[in-house]
Amino acid sequence: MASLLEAIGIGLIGPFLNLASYPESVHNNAFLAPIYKQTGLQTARDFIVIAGLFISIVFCVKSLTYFFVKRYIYEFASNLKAQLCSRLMHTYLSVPYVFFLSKNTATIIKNIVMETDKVCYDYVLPLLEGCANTVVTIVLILLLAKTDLIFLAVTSAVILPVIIIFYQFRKSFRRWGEQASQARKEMVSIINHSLGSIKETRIIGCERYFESKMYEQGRKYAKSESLFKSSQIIPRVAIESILVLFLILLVCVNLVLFNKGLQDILPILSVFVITSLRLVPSASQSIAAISYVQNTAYSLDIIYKDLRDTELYQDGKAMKEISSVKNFETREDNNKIIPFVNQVNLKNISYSYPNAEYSALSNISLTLKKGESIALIGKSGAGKTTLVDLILGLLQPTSGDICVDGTSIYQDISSWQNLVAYIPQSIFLIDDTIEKNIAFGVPEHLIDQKRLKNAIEAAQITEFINQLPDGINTVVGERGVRLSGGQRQRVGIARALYNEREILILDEATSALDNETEALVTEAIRALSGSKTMIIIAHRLTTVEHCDRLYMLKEGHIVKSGTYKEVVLEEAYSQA
Ligand SMILES: Nc1ncnc2c1ncn2[C@@H]1O[C@H](COP(=O)(O)OP(=O)(O)OP(=O)(O)O)[C@@H](O)[C@H]1O
Repeated sequence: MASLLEAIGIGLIGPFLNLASYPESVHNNAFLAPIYKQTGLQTARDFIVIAGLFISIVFCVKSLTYFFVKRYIYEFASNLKAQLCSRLMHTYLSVPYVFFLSKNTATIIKNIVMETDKVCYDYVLPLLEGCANTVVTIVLILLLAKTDLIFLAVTSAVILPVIIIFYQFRKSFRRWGEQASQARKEMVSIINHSLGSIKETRIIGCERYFESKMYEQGRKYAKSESLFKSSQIIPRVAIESILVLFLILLVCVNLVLFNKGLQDILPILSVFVITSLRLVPSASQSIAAISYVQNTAYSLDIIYKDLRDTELYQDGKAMKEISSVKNFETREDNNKIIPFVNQVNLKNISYSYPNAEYSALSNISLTLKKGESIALIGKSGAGKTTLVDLILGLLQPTSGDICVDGTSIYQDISSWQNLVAYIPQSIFLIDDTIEKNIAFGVPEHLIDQKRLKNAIEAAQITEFINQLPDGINTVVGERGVRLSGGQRQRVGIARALYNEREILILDEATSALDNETEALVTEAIRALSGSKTMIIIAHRLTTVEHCDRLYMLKEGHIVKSGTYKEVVLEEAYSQA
């Protein structure tokens, strides 16, 4: 619509200038004469003034329409960006954990933040603008055809070869897009690695290494982007130059061969100049849109592939044995908790990582009674973390089942996950207050102060929080840098307790701590035994002394189970 108005507006200028040059044409022009009569105006001069006013109004309407249409297009692209970002975020948060075993977080960050930008602003936007410009180009060419067929021939002779030549570069446009995308991924990765472990970076002194890596990727990005961006100028420059040459040729030929002055060819010339002024940007932008579509095809493929892969997971195709992955609703959607009265049974659980040659776990069977604490021990690589990931429902067993009072957790994995809390080895604290870190993911107005207080007391951090000037409102810094390791661990325990889950799973929660801090954390955990059902992984056997049963893992098998005395002391005795 805007494009049409624009073309019509431009198309009216030529006839108007013609009319102004030859006012008498109002009487003998087949189109103008009846209109002139209808208006009842006395002189041709009045008619020209009214026609001028009319054209001005058409131009104003065109400009306003142009503005609103452009605004709509930008809004459309920006809203699409917001939708794509949140859809991808949902996708990555919903996809089974196994997806992340082969995915780099730098790729995920790049996809959500950067590739969506490319798709919306460098694919959708140029495509929409390209369509609008194609309409303008076609209408203007038709106008030219009406004015003079030679102009049409010249314009086509200029535009068509430019389109054909430009199209030949489509593979280069795509390659440059792919190279830029790879460089973006590497740049995010370098930031993650260097700043994510800033302590090691500083102490090892490898800042220059990361700087040079960043420079290298920056150069790669700059090269592919500058090649692509500069290629965009070619259509405009080519069309513009050839049209100007033609214009000069036209004036010269008329002057020298036909002895016609500028005055004689002014109406035709004005249409040609004005049309060309609009035609050059329209045609070149339409052609450039082709290259943008090619250049961003790689980004579009990436987003499409990730969304499609997730659909596959949702269809359960990637998970052949257990169909529970169909359940992709978020935890807020599902507050159901699987009833747990007596015991949890792991029945002949086996697990192999994708593409792994050996099973990480084979035929694991164990029982966890309500209120009991069990410990998983064993050397590094024995399979403790894998077993915990299976119990957490993050990984799906290759065979076997996990049942709560006889009901398989895979019937509704979310209602099982609503029963368990997880305290990882390294607690991930957000750069916010202690309160927000404990009530993790809970909107501020929904934080339950009583539960918060109980969690703080049970995790034995009341004293430490009271010593802080801002108390519970103290901001802990990124990943909790302003807290000690033991304080971070206990904030992690408080976080798990805030959610009032029946089963607590602790993954080597004390392995990184000194003896004194370990004692504090162990005491906090020990105080919970009896009131909570617990599964603890520990390297330091002293921390699991209080557990009801210990399971010793070796190469993915349970090789021994029993009390602390039976498993640890007797083993030590037999080895002595
Ligand atoms: N993502 C993975 N892909 C392939 N194999 C893996 C993967 N993660 C772990 N493994 C393998 O599975 C086995 C068990 O690993 P797991 O992490 O469960 O051991 P662990 O007992 O927790 O060790 P640690 O005490 O050192 O954490 C190991 O042989 C390990 O190499």
